Amino acid sequence: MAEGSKFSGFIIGGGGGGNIVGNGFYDMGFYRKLDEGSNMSMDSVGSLQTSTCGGSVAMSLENSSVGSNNSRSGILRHNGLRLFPGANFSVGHSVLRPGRVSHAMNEDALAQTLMDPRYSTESLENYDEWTIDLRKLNMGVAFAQGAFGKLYRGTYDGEDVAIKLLEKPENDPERAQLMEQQFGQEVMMLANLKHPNIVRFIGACRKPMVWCIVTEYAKGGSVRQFLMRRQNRSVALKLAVKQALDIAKGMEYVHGLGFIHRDLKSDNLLIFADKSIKIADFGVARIEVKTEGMTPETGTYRWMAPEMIQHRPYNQKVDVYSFGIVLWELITGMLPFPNMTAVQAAFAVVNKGVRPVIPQDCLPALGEIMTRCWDANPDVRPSFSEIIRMLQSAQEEIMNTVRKARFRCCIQPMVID
Ligand SMILES: Nc1ncnc2c1ncn2[C@@H]1O[C@H](COP(=O)(O)OP(=O)(O)OP(=O)(O)O)[C@@H](O)[C@H]1O
Repeated sequence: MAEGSKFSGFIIGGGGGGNIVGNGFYDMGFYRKLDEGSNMSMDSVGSLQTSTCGGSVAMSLENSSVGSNNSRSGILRHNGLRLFPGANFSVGHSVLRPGRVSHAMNEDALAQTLMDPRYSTESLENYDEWTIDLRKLNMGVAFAQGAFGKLYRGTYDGEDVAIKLLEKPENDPERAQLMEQQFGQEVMMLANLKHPNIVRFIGACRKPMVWCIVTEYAKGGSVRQFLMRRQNRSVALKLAVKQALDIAKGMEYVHGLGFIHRDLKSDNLLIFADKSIKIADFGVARIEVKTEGMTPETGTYRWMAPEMIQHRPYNQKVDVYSFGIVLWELITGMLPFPNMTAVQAAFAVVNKGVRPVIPQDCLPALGEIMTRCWDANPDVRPSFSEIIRMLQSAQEEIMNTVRKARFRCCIQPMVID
């Protein structure tokens, strides 16, 4: 791997975990902590090293406790906030996002700072019409921790919403700039994306020390949380294909506008009450640069295309690769590369061409979609329009099989007197 040494220095995320609190929508359960605790690095020829002391890269690996969204505590106004202690965390924080946000302010203070009328609301520049009216916002409990910010439940003008709060780091201008860039990026993307399979943007607010992004709230949480609550049992094939189609349709729209998501993974796919899926987290999405490709890496290793891991130029096809991994997750119900750390998975994908194992009983048409999506050569990967066609034909095949089976059951043996 020519550019393997560039692995050096990236913090993947922090540890931590939380208890699961059921939201009453899907089963409750406890999630096993994956314990990806060793430090690793890849040297310039791409070999994987574990390290316990200086010299090698210190990567704090993916944190892995996942809970579900909490709905037991009521929605609270900013006075006298009560926050739920067991916030949940996603399986893999994205590379190059600021590590786990360590808040200088505690959760109450952070939320109160947002709501405090003494701190003036700043301009969202070109997106001022999206500035929320804080009088209509009721802050609820914290329910998830991303690499970039903390998620709270709440209501806006009576509607259930998710509120992402980002605390501006006071003594770290570099980090503040990165977070500011991601905040601006996410607002810009969300304001421009309107599709049934993209999470709906409600608005944002910028104060001197805290920024917030408000979106519609997904009652079912993320696909990863959902699969974990099911203890990695897959869902019914028909539903899995329907959900894969939702994602592909959302992504076809995103690509049609010339954007790349760059962090498509089951943590960023939200399940709504009708079981439909919407794509979220556009904090690292970018406009595709056609001429020379794009080099800054982002995303999360388990779902990341090899060219992105290797810092080679890349295009929209990195999202197709990630989609192939997500499709495998939907079909199998499992975490990709479950017996490897994220860094080991990245190494195996790049240097050994390893991919998730397609189960023997998988519908061949679906297996073919996965294999094409995660091809090492981005040009061989299909577009999302093609993926939609392939999934629709797989859906037809599944329906026909079900119809035939039902028909066979219904035929009564003829009685001849
Ligand atoms: N609208 C929503 N409704 C319900 N849950 C949500 C919503 N938005 C985000 N979440 C949950 O919060 C988690 C973190 O959110 P998000 O990905 O936006 O944060 P982030 O800081 O950008 O994190 P990361 O870099 O880890 O992806 C998601 O994985 C998902 O489980």
